[in-house]
Amino acid sequence: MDTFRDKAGEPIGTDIDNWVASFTRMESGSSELPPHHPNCLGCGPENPNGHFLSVRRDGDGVVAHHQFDQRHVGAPGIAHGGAVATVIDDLFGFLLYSVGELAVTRRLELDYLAPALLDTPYILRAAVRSRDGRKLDLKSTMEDAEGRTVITATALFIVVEVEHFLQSQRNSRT
Ligand SMILES: CCCCCCCCCCCCCC(=O)SCCNC(=O)CCNC(=O)[C@H](O)C(C)(C)COP(=O)(O)OP(=O)(O)OC[C@H]1O[C@@H](n2cnc3c(N)ncnc32)[C@H](O)[C@@H]1OP(=O)(O)O
Repeated sequence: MDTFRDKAGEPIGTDIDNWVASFTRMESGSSELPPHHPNCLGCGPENPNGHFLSVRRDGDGVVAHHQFDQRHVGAPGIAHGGAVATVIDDLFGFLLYSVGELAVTRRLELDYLAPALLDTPYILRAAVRSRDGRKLDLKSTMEDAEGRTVITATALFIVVEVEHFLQSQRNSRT
């Protein structure tokens, strides 16, 4: 496993070191993809306030089956738009296992074509549309069990170095 160093060549902090080192490019094999972090709001298995998103590879893209629940209510019976955006943003993050590089969301755009209902099964898909240098153009859809499209989304992710996360950790007040 590589040792990650900052731009000055110094060994990086243990938390980020372990976090980054836990990622490996996954070209093929097991279709089930690991969470980004145990406490990730989208997919972390240890975050009681999270979505517990479970994602697997699907051809060149990724797929997830998901239900929103009472923790995600916006209007009665309907998932909050921000909760839906959280899940889609996180789903996009799983594409990075195939890209094989770290990246972060620069722009996220959702079209809410119909209400995302609570306790209702949805299938979400995402794929990389194109890449231009550090810019990843991503797309996603969320469909109901009858195949009706409820959400379409696009995102611009920017490939970053480990230093991006080190800097953020240094600047964080937590
Ligand atoms: C190995 C596998 C790993 C897998 C797991 C990973 C874990 C990840 C977990 C994921 C969890 C889920 C995800 C999350 O929650 S990620 C967390 C939420 N996101 C962030 O915190 C990101 C905050 N933003 C930044 O830090 C900076 O802005 C970044 C680093 C993104 C870019 O700042 P930087 O200074 O470096 O870049 P730049 O400003 O020169 O811009 C770069 C390029 O982009 C072009 N541009 C900009 N805006 C737009 C626009 N709207 N339309 C079209 N183009 C646009 C721009 O012109 C330029 O193009 P070009 O001039 O180069 O051609």
